[in-house]
Amino acid sequence: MEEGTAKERRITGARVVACSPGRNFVTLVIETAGGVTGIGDATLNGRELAVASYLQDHVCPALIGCDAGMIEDIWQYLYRGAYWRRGPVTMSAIAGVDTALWDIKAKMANMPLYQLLGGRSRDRVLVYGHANGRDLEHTIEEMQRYREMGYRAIRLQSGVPGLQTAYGVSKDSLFYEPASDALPEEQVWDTARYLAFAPKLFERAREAAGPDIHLLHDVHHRLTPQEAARLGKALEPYSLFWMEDPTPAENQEAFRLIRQHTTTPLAVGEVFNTIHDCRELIQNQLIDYIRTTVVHAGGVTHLRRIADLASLYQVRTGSHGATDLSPVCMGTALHFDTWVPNFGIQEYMRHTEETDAVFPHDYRFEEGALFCGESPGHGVSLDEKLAAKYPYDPKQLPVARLTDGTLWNW
Ligand SMILES: O=C(O)C(=O)C[C@H](O)[C@H](O)CO
Ligand SMILES: [Mg+2]
Repeated sequence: MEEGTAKERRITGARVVACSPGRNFVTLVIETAGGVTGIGDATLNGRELAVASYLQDHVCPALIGCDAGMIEDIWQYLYRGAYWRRGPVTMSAIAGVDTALWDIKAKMANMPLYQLLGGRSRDRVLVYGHANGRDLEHTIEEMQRYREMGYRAIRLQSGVPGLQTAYGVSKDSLFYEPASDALPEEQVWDTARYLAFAPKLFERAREAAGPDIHLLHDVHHRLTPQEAARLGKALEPYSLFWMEDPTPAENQEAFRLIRQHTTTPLAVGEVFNTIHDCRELIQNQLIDYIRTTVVHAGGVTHLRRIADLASLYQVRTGSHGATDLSPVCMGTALHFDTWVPNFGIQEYMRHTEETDAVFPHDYRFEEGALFCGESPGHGVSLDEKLAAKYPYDPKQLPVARLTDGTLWNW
């Protein structure tokens, strides 16, 4: 049975809302003749207006008159039909459309999205928090704060002695926001100092947390494969849940070297857009967790393909969930996580109160897990009146340079 009549499902409006309630978000709103509206996240941190224009100028006009129920066909139309396939801008735009259409379909079926995907595989979604501090002891204090909040899995990021900045360390420790200036801030990176420090952090953390807390760490693409192999080996005694993005992954083969040297689990994929970015990593079992998300990897339709491929190789999901992925993405991800059989963990960086007010949602955090709600659709809406009070505010991610000025991976 199709939800609604063909007449009711006709798309009558598609528009982009860019707003900045504490940080920038791009949201696509799709309206149907039957009065059901769906929304999708299309935020690409630091490149928001490129996606907004892609949608507004090239995609929205083509959606008018389409049947909102034909999610797969619309996905293929946008992917194949553009001729220029893949890439973060294209795939975030497709994700915005795809998410809004799943929202509409689930609302028309009067079901929470996870029911439409195949129903529950679990009753809660294990999440990890992002504890960070200016130095080792401050990071341990923050880790304890996260434990008190109920988290069972905690990613630790710390300032490194001798370096002014390190990835993942915020000015306000609970809300991490790296996109701070209209032009990229320049930061200095020193691999040797980091490699000398990171194992000490996790030795101390494991001692303080005991064996029952999952500890994670994000290397944020900053090592060479050989350096990553060394770090993975040095961290083995502290049993990490994962080491994330140890080296850039354009060359998927690079992970073979890391894999051959360490049993520390590896997680990759927050910057991936399609199944082709991770196909070799998965098929050669070079990673343990795939971090692709709803918003940057073509929406629910494409993420499901990636998860299904991963499941054949016992690779589990561990979707990106930083603050630059809007509550619309988080709500949708939680329905996906509730369904997906090979779920591993979900990142959960909290949004600010301002953001949450613009995107009312029915997911909630309790005892280290997130629970998606039971309302029809993905359970997240957009308060457009409130959003209008927060106009788009240009901000870009920082860049990193080595101590001699060489541009490095931020
Ligand atoms: O949350 C993470 O794992 C990140 O690496 C966050 C990224 O730096 C952030 O989403 C970039 O916009
Ligand atoms: Mg990361």
